[in-house]
Amino acid sequence: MKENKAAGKSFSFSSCRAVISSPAHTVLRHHLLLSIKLKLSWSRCYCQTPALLQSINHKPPHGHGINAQDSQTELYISSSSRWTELNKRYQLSAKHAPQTRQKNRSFGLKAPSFVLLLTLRISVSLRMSASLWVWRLLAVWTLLAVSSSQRNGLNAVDFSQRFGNALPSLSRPANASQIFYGVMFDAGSTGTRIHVYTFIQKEPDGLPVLDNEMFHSMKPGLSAYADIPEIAGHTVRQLLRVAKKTVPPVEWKRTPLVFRATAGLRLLSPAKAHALLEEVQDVFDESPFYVPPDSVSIMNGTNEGILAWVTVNFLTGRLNRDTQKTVGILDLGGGSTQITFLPKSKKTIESAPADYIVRFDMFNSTHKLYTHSYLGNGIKAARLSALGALGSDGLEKKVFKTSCLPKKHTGEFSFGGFSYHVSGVTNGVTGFKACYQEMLKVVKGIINQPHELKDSSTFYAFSYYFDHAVEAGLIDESRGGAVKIRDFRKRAKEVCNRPSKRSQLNPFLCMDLTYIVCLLKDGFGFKESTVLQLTKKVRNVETSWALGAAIYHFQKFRIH
Ligand SMILES: Nc1ccn([C@@H]2O[C@H](COP(=O)(O)OP(=O)(O)O)[C@@H](O)[C@H]2O)c(=O)n1
Repeated sequence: MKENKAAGKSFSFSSCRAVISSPAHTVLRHHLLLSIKLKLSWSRCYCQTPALLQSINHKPPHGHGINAQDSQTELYISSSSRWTELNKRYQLSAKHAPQTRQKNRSFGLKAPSFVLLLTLRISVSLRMSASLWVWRLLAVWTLLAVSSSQRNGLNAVDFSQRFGNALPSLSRPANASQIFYGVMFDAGSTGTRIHVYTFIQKEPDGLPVLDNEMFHSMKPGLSAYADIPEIAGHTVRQLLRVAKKTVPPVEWKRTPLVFRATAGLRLLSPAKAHALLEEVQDVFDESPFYVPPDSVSIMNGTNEGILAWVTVNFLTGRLNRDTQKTVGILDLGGGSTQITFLPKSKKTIESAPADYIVRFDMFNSTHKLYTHSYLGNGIKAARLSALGALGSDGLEKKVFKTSCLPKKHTGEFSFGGFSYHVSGVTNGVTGFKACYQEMLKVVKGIINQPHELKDSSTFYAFSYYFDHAVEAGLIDESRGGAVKIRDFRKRAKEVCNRPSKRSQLNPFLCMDLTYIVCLLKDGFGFKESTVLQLTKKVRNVETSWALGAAIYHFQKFRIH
């Protein structure tokens, strides 16, 4: 019983009362869920929510952003069924039980809440006395909650202790003895993603290895639900299904859930961002997983840059060797863009703004990294900036014109829950040169130029750098590849000056490619001959800050 309490699963009359008197929106949310459970159609539940319908109808890029209801999702998830076999070999001692945060909600809330709604529905339809039904319900609820709290009596594991100073490496050892999991949510401005990592600890003090990653994403980003935060909770709940299918049920109580939001939520008002985070926290608290303290938050840009650098250097096997041989990273999101590298020249450190140089402790040594996240310089935010649409109101009546779109083009695009009408300039100049001048306004005087980028250096670039290089036909989607900045410029020029089928498919390709060239050359100050290594996955793991964040969470290395 003591263990159950420590895991925040104790049930009391007062917590039951608190739930019953909870705000109307909570009841509404459970009502929606109940409707789904009762297999009412999506359109009946959510037809008033265009953003959600958009997410349902969205065609995912590169086969990743599959809607959780899509049958492909099931196939993707089912490839993880080997957990049962792995789990047989897994033994963790109970002494690793962590200090779990006390939840203000009882475990097993979801099932009783369905009972509540079902009961209320029946009581209304049978015209029975409401108070009689509430008392009956309390009894049923108490029984259900107590029984579910007894069923789930496992203790969670503190991973920060288990990892110690060990550096995980990526491999598939034959005789794995201990398997554990970590779940990381990446809530970006253009989508929400879940990464379920499987680690294996062969020896208690040895190196854990990253065995597997399950990845899934949903669009649009949570900021699109700023005015309907309940839907954000629903998105996270959908994605949690991947964790439930990947992690064996016996491991749920010791598998940590961590949620980090980036530019999308940074760009919202604190009150709206808070409401979204609260919804996510509620979903986490209802879940059967381990919810560590500070599991739901907005990550700062510095950490976003450093953790992506950790991911890439870890996956390419550079972290545990000579750190002077690390590679830099370039991440281009929808709302923000990050650059991180280990400076080789003193001049870079001396001439950089003070907060761009960050000390970072890992494996008993301190590294000085150059890192910065530019909020508002993500590719979608840059579109808005160039169009002069940032912060604009009366959007329904406005048409934003740009020389980056084909002359006769009229259309719209959505970002952060808003739709913008756009068109080409019918009587003005269009093409690469004119477009470049528009994009220059978004980077000039805003992006710092680190001294040493004028020399040759190795950078890995991913996210929208990768997506647009694929779209422009510069790299193969499955293999990625090395691309010179000069190649990006040449292709941008072709796309802008000679509209083709490709630009008909994506009228924004000229604008986006031009922005990429402008950001790299006139923003960061790279030479045209600089080669970027464009990568979506390294050794089948997503290149993003998420793995770095999982390692950070487990290792507790210091960023200061
Ligand atoms: N694991 C991930 C995460 C993001 N991405 C891509 O990164 C781009 C945008 O990232 P984002 O919406 O998180 O951007 P920010 O909100 O951080 O600016 C999209 O192209 C995503 O598909 C990815 O390829 N793999």
